[in-house]
Amino acid sequence: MTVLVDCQGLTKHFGHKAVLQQLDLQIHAGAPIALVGANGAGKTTLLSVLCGYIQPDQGRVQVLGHQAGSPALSGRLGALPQDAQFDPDFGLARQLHWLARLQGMSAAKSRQETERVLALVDLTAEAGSKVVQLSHGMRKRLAIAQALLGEPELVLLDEPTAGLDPLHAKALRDCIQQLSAHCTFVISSHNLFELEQLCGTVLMLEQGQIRQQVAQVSEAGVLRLQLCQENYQPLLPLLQQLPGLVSFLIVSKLQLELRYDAARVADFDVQLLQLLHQQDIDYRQLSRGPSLEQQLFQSGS
Ligand SMILES: Nc1ncnc2c1ncn2[C@@H]1O[C@H](COP(=O)(O)OP(=O)(O)OP(=O)(O)O)[C@@H](O)[C@H]1O
Repeated sequence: MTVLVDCQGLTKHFGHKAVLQQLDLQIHAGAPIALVGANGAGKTTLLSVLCGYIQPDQGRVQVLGHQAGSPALSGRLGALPQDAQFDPDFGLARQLHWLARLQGMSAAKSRQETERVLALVDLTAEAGSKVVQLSHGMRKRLAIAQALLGEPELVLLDEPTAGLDPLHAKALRDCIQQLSAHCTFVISSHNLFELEQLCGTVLMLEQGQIRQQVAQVSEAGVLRLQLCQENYQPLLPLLQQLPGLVSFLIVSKLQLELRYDAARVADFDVQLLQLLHQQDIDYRQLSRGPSLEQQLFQSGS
């Protein structure tokens, strides 16, 4: 597997405060990777070191085989910084075009890339607008477009959907999912629900180190069912008759957790949905596995 990031003994202080302490980390190419941690845990600091925006005090930081911050990473590493800034008085397309040119693209290729990334974040209609005319969420989308210029192999996104409306947040998640076929995303976010939908691996930053890696976000064989009303009692004996059911647990008033033999019954979820339909029982959500929140905070970490 291709190693995209390799940190060994990475240490960064701000004043007397050690934010990253002898941190070791390897990131491989593949499905999006989540970076989580409490406020002030050092997520932005870690991403900033990987981008070369700030220098570590100690340690080795290799990104795509180069030292972090190396000019060789231009166009190969994309980043959405937490507080990305643009010149407020210049047009969107003009700024993206200029950034693409800085990456070494020809004028024609820069135009093409500008159009592509603006379309990805649904800002084509605003291509000629000045940044000052954009809302906060639109500026965020522009910053994401900038991170995707040149089809980088690795993209670091710091709180990508914070401030986006639900529709554009979903569109961005879909976009990340599609682009993940050719590009590895590292996403720092406090939105565990979102990370759960997107990411294959979760890195938890705590006390300056990567404390926990949850290798698999979704676990086959476990479904969580969120119901709308408490009138589901007649469902319980019928659940026991579903082929492949191993056990079920009433987690809370409106939430059930079902364990099933995934090797034997691949379409257990479909059967469950059919049963709910037959019994006329409304549900709010059906999702796989223990939640990321449970894995991170209730598994004896
Ligand atoms: N330029 C700086 N000067 C001094 N201290 C800083 C600087 N940047 C970050 N810090 C401190 O480093 C620590 C880690 O900050 P960082 O922004 O990396 O955390 P974070 O995990 O991204 O937090 P959040 O989830 O709140 O965005 C915090 O205590 C912060 O106050």
